[in-house]
Amino acid sequence: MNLRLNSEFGTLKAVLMHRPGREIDRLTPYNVHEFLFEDMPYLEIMQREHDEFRSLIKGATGATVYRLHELLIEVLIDDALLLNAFKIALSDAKLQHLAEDIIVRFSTAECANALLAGVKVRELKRRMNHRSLDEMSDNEFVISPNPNFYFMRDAAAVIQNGVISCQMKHPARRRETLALRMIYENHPLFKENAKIIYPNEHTQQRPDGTFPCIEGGDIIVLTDKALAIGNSERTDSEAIMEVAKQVLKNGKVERVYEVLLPKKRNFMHLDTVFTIIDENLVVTYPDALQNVLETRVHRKEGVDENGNVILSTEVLKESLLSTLRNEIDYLEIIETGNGNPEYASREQWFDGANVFAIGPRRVISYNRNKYTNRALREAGVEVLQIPSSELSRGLGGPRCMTMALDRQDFHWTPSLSGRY
Ligand SMILES: NC(=[NH2+])NCCC[C@H](N)C(=O)O
Repeated sequence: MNLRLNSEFGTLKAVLMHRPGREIDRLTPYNVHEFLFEDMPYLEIMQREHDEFRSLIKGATGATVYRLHELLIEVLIDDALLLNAFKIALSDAKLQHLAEDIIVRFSTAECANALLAGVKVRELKRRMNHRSLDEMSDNEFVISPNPNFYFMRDAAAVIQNGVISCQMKHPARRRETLALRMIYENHPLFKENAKIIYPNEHTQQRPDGTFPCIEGGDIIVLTDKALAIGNSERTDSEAIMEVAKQVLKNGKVERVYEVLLPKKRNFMHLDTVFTIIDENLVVTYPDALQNVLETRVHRKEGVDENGNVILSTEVLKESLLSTLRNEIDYLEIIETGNGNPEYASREQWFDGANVFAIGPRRVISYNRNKYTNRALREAGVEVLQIPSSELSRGLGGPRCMTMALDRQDFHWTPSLSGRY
């Protein structure tokens, strides 16, 4: 697999997804917010909705849909990887020393489930005894769950020249990155081609050992020559600059836009604000076009004596709309809510702008976003709908739930490339 993408809408060839599982049933009214949910989804319905999404992708494109759970089992067969994954997962509860005792008792599939859905003290006590467990309450997590894993977009991103291994802002999502990285680096399907461009040997670690944060939802391949990254609640400027240096290195990508988003929940990621669904077509939340008034453009100025890219940065004090129009000529904008302000905000909240492009002007969208879907159809877009009453409760949409791995290389129309 190529693991490089020159567009967000070339016909889809391969995608990675995660069918929500038992980790969702770990949510309670007391922990939903800590786990970045708005509510507790009804798992069985959610799974049905997700199954429909997956079948639709396969049926409409013939693309291969890889399942995280299966890939995880395939890499955990390696004892050293398994042990390491458990030591890390147990470290929050300071129980790393139990890792070996646990994995000898569990099948590989149980290990994968434990890493995804977490393990409580009382569940582990059924399988083994240990002094450290007696000191804890039965309801505590020995391994915490990953209920956001179905938002496959965020923990890694494939862009023009490689893979970004994302560094998540919230502790509740940090283990997602480790699991994905383990898959990219070790699974035979990926390991030959996964060129991880961030973090790299130049990335400065913070005193607590973490790297500057960047999340996949903030990363959008705008054109073959331009990448947009949101500087958001979740993504730090330092990470954007580091990614920019790597992406601009070989000269094929010429501009990295750092889009300054308001640090608010409904602007959580750049892809909650807009997505691009053809060379000259974006769908966006109209308020964002007014609220985003500064964008930085990073370009390659030269290289230093060690071969590292030196960036030049231009600050654009203009709306996101003007920036996009300057990058893409004859750009058409579709607004969430189809011009109605109440529906614009309601539908943006439920990720109306977060459609998943399976081909140029072919998207998968939540059925609840009626007005946005109508606007898309009026613009000649093929809109395939999926049910959304439970999937939407985690505050993410179809794009968030997919990590595109491979698309047909897109042939760009020269007359549409803008002034930049
Ligand atoms: N790409 C996205 N917009 N992802 C949405 C992620 C939602 C998730 N509950 C979080 O807060 O992290």
